[in-house]
Amino acid sequence: QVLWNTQLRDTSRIPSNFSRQERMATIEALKGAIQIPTVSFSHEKSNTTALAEFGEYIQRVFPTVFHTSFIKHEVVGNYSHLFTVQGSDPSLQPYLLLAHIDVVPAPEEGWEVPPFSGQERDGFIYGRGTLDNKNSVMAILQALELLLLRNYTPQRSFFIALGHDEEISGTDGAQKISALLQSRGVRLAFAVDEGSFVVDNFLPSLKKPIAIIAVSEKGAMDLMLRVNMTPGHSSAPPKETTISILSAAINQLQQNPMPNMFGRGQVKTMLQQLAGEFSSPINIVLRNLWLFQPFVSRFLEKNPITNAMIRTTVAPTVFQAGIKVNVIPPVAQAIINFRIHPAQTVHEVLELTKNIVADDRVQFHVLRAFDPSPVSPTDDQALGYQLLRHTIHAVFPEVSVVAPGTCIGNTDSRHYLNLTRGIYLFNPVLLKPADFRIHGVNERISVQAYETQVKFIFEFIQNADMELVGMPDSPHQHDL
Ligand SMILES: CCCCCCCC/C=C\CCCCCCCC(=O)N[C@@H](CCCCN)C(=O)O
Ligand SMILES: [Zn+2]
Ligand SMILES: [Zn+2]
Repeated sequence: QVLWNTQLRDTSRIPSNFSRQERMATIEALKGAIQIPTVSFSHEKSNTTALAEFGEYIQRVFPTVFHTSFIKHEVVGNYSHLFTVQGSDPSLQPYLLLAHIDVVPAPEEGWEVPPFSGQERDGFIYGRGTLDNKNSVMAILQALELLLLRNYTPQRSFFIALGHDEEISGTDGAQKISALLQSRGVRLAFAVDEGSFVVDNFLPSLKKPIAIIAVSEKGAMDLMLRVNMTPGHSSAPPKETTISILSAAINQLQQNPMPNMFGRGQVKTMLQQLAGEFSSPINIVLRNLWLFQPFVSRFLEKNPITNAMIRTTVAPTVFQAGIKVNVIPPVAQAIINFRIHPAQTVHEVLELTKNIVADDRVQFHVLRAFDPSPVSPTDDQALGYQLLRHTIHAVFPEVSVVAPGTCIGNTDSRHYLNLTRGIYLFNPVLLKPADFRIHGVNERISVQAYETQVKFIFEFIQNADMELVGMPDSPHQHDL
């Protein structure tokens, strides 16, 4: 176990007590950020006016961050932001905090309040981006602003990278920032990004909230399936059309899920570490996975989120066919979005898919694909993981277990694998099942959860300056 010297190296700790005025300003700042519709629609289309406005907004709301001599601010790829916070001790390896300013579209239908209004109702701030991921953008800058106003000077250098195109690829933002840091010879101790939460009541019989730090993220593949045919008159149709052939192929994929990989990834370790958090008899089952693995594995398939953690998922998301009501369609095509389990590769999933469809009339075109990310270390020497764990216990006293997990989505962090192998995905926000509204309608964050997120980052930045007994300051073990 790492021993934590609770003293900072030579400065004294700044308590995370904020005045009523500061707390109100913190909430207003988040609401203002939600009101700027920084939507990424597609590779071709994003709201660049809003992205530019967002850059001006953060300068206005966080003046101290932008006017501190040891902080350098740069705009990268036109709308992304890189902050370099120079620490006083160059022997300490720097780290990186990540977040993104763009959001997915939010058609107004189904929303209780307009999605870009940032309105507060019953203790929640509503709006697109309140969880994904303007909460992190604003909380990081807010925590830093509050620290600076209390004359904080860091000892360990760190970077803050705010991408502007995470929801479409991250290639203009995160990828360029990463290349810039690499060109400057930067090597990171670790990076922290969105991707997991503190969850309460997530599974039946879980007694208390648990914190899951994702230490790997799934791979992805967008695969186009296409069927071509000679068009003709719909009054004398052939037995099968492009639409029916393609539908049958998709149906095959839905009826034959990718293999259950429970036991080959983070989930088994996660459940073993969480066993004590479940009431009886689940705790006994989880402590004896050698016997109950098949039962647990089937149980996990029943919940869409845990199912996504144990297998490659297959989601048909786009279907296009037909040119006129009385013409046999010449082309039918669909895009299937795969999320690849850490124990599989793009190549394996593509081969499995072809075997499942087993129809030569269906063509396969890989539009975009990448393998799952490597698993980041969680041992006693893993600085990023241990700092997160320590800060979680301090800020969320109701959480008794912190466990490693897998992120079922993708994040900008995968563009930073050239700079570190310690990538940790964790949003310090406590979520109940009713709040899992990322990309959905009525996305929201409670005022209390957001204030806690700011407090968490305020504490985390200071913890990164803490003297760790039993841990080398440069974590050579995890260098590339
Ligand atoms: C006992 C089990 C406890 C499980 C606790 C799980 C808690 C976390 C559950 C879900 C979190 C999901 C977070 C996903 C973040 C994904 C961010 C995102 O939307 N990324 C996009 C990127 C798109 C890139 C270009 N296509 C995506 O993945 O689609
Ligand atoms: Zn996100
Ligand atoms: Zn998202």
